[in-house]
Amino acid sequence: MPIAAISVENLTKQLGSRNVLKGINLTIGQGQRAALLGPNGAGKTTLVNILCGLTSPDSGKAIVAGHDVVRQTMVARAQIGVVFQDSSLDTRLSVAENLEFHGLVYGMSRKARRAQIEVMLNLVELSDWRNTVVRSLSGGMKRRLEIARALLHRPRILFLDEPTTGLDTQTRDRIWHYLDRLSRDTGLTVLVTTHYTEEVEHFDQVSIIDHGQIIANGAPFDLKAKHGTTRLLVKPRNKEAMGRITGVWPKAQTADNTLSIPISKNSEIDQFLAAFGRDVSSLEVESATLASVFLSLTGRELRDRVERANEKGRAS
Ligand SMILES: Nc1ncnc2c1ncn2[C@@H]1O[C@H](COP(=O)(O)OP(=O)(O)OP(=O)(O)O)[C@@H](O)[C@H]1O
Repeated sequence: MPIAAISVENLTKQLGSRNVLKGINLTIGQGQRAALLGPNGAGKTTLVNILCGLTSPDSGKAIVAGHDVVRQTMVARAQIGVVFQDSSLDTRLSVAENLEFHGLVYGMSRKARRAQIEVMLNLVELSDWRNTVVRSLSGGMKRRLEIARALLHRPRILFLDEPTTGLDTQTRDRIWHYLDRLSRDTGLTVLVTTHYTEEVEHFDQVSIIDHGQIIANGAPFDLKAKHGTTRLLVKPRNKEAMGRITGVWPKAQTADNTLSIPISKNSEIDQFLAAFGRDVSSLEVESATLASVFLSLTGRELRDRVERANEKGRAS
């Protein structure tokens, strides 16, 4: 593992009567793209708020870019950029004015501000919108501007809390494209919180967080090899065929007339076809995903399919 950009030891935090973080240990190397993956309420935002110096932990230690976030909060803050879950842009100001203001707050010289605003507007493809008032931008453009603003003062670490919630697929892809390029070209460390498993499949490190605890941590490939489940997705020809298959494979789950059958080795596909080939109108093999890792670790879906469908609807 490269030198640590973020190092967290035994971090705990109680909010109200709830133990929101229950002893978090986490190390993220410099230049890594890392994700905190977990359902709503798992404690992701609370952990990011502590790492950004916005909330203090009850116990434990967090070092960000070599600085203790409790004892050296301001020095640590200068090294990080944050994109919060809820937009914090000034919607009455223009795109460029929002960036200018951020540069002033971070004590950047006029020359540095001017140069960096150009670089960032270019990166997020908002150069032609520099004089537009923020309230008239689309949701995706606002999010891109927030990323530009978070990066303006050249932080070494970028935190993004649910950066793509509510955005359409094309905008989400675009955002990941910028971040991948930055991380590759500048060695920026990126820590994202999300519950979209498919967005972090290509990350260097994924930490799965549930009920305030990290329950698994590693490269997506390793997590899937260790905890993931490969499934056969089978459409039976008719009700009788469905009954015959579920009689033999009681673990099969049914949704939309499709049976989802967990398998542990490839030879089970041949066994299945030998026994039920004639009962099946289509068959697909679904490789292990990070969603299946979460399911096998917790017995729960990471997020509700209905919720996802609603978000897609809102975004379009
Ligand atoms: N000020 C507070 N007082 C009491 N409980 C709180 C407070 N802030 C958050 N919580 C609770 O702490 C838990 C963790 O919240 P947190 O926002 O860190 O989760 P999360 O994983 O980021 O989820 P989400 O994506 O919904 O924000 C939640 O159950 C939340 O209701």
